[in-house]
Amino acid sequence: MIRAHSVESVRTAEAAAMAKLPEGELMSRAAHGLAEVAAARLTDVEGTTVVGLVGAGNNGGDTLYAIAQLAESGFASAVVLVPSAGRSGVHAAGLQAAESAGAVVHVAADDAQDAVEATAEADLVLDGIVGIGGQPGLRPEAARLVDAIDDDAWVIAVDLASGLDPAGEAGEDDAVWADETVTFGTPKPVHLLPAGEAATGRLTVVDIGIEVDDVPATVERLTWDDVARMWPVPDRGDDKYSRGVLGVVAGSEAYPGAAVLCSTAAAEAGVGMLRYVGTPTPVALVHQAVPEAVVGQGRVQAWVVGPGLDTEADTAEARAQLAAAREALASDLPAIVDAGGLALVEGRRAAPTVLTPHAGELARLLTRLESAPAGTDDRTQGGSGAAAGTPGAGGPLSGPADAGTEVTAADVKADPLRHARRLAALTGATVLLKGATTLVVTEGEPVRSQADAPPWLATAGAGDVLSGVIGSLLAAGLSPHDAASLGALVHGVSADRASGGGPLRALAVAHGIRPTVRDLLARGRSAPA
Ligand SMILES: NC(=O)C1=CN([C@@H]2O[C@H](COP(=O)(O)OP(=O)(O)OC[C@H]3O[C@@H](n4cnc5c(N)ncnc54)[C@H](O)[C@@H]3O)[C@@H](O)[C@H]2O)[C@@H](O)CC1
Ligand SMILES: Nc1ncnc2c1ncn2[C@@H]1O[C@H](COP(=O)(O)OP(=O)(O)O)[C@@H](O)[C@H]1O
Ligand SMILES: [K+]
Repeated sequence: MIRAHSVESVRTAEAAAMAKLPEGELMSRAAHGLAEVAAARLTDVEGTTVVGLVGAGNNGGDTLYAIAQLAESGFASAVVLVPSAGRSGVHAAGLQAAESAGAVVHVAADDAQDAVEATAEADLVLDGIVGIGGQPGLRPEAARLVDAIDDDAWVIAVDLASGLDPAGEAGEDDAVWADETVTFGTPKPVHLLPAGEAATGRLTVVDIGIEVDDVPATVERLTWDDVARMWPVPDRGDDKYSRGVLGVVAGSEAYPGAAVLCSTAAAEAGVGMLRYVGTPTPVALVHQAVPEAVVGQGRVQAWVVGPGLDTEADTAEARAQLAAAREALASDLPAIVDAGGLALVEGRRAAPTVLTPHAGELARLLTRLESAPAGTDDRTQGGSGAAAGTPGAGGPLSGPADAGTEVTAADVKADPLRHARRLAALTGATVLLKGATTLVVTEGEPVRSQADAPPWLATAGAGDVLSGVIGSLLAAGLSPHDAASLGALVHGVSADRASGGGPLRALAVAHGIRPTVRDLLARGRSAPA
């Protein structure tokens, strides 16, 4: 698992480490690690010239010492001092080290054109304008230099791409676009969140000896090695019931394929048993595609509610299916609610719940729930009255200051984390917000952020597959947070393997789940303890 820590936690851990070390030792370690990566990349890109863009803080200090090391190694090295105060505005000892090692110094405040030209000439640029002390955005003098970076230059962000919000909360267009980020001690939230991930590029963490293992993370990312640790593996004492029975209320006459995709994925994920509830066309298709499935209601350990569900259909069979969906939501069993099922969500469920909207669905759900008149929330699902709610918990759909205004998909895409948090607070559920980076938000837990899939996964039916995988994990007893994030990881890896760089169809992702899990489990068995 990759764990990212808040700026505050990093500063605390750095202070603790510094108290035990000679002065300047942490910066020296950071600069040394940075210079090693930079030297390797210069060799990779067959470059000779490196420029460090140096800001006023310690991020600039790291960069100056790294440039000193690169100059000593024989690379044509220069620094561009960004602050308006010029030489006196940067880390003094670092500047001295860089100059003594032979680096050429350009002062933007003295000769802006010269600074731009020096920046434009570099094969490799170290962005040391700001690090974790930075405000989002670039000041004009910095932006001018960043604009001058050659398109072919390899850009290494020092600690984080300058201009980004270190916390990864605020989106920022005005930032350095790095090929690679070399960070120190531990990743920062911005490296793993949608607001900063693309501008971060490849992430390398340099160990500088700060201790964060016992410090709670702000953002986490599951990796391949977590699968063997987390995936429910049956043992000799298990039977199909003890492994978990999943009920699937999905598909409709309008969207029968969703039932096939969801059920196929659940079977591929190795669910103990699958009960399918639907209307005649998807029932026939599920029978054919997933002979393992049992049709009709019965005892289950968890529910998938909603992929391909048509809440407007008005036939007797559709009404019966809808009643089953409402009953599942009103039950005290874990449920993952997707697509059509989201329209049935009225508020909090007491039972473990995963909601899996894409941006448009999240926007609609937030708008509807936040505009519900206060006091009308009976905390039941779909009005069956059967009741598994927690009346009054947190106040009915009360919540954020911006409650009651219409939320659009564009709002969600511009600030996905905040909106996912809003829905999690409102419903008490785990919210899995889909996208190139999938966010899994549960109140009181570090955000999980998964980015395992290629853009080819943006294809119809991919979400139905995801819901089947997550459902099988819920049925096996995983928490909503683990089921959603582990499901997203395996779904993304399966997509990546099935794509192999080319087009993808959702059914191929579903059929890839079984070999993907098998290989990731095998990897865990062969990994050193
Ligand atoms: N604290 C430590 O012991 C260590 C810190 N390290 C480095 O130190 C960095 C943090 O250093 P600082 O706290 O000095 O902060 P930064 O170097 O991130 O930047 C703070 C300075 O930049 C200016 N600034 C803020 N936002 C700006 C913007 N948008 N445009 C232009 N200038 C802006 C501020 O006025 C301030 O002078 C880390 O990111 C890391 O690179 C490493 O050397 C490891 C050890
Ligand atoms: N640009 C992207 N890169 C990688 N994965 C993506 C991208 N866009 C969407 N996805 C993933 O594709 C899936 C789409 O699901 P969804 O929108 O529910 O589709 P459907 O409803 O058609 O099944 C989700 O798992 C989502 O995270
Ligand atoms: K930086």
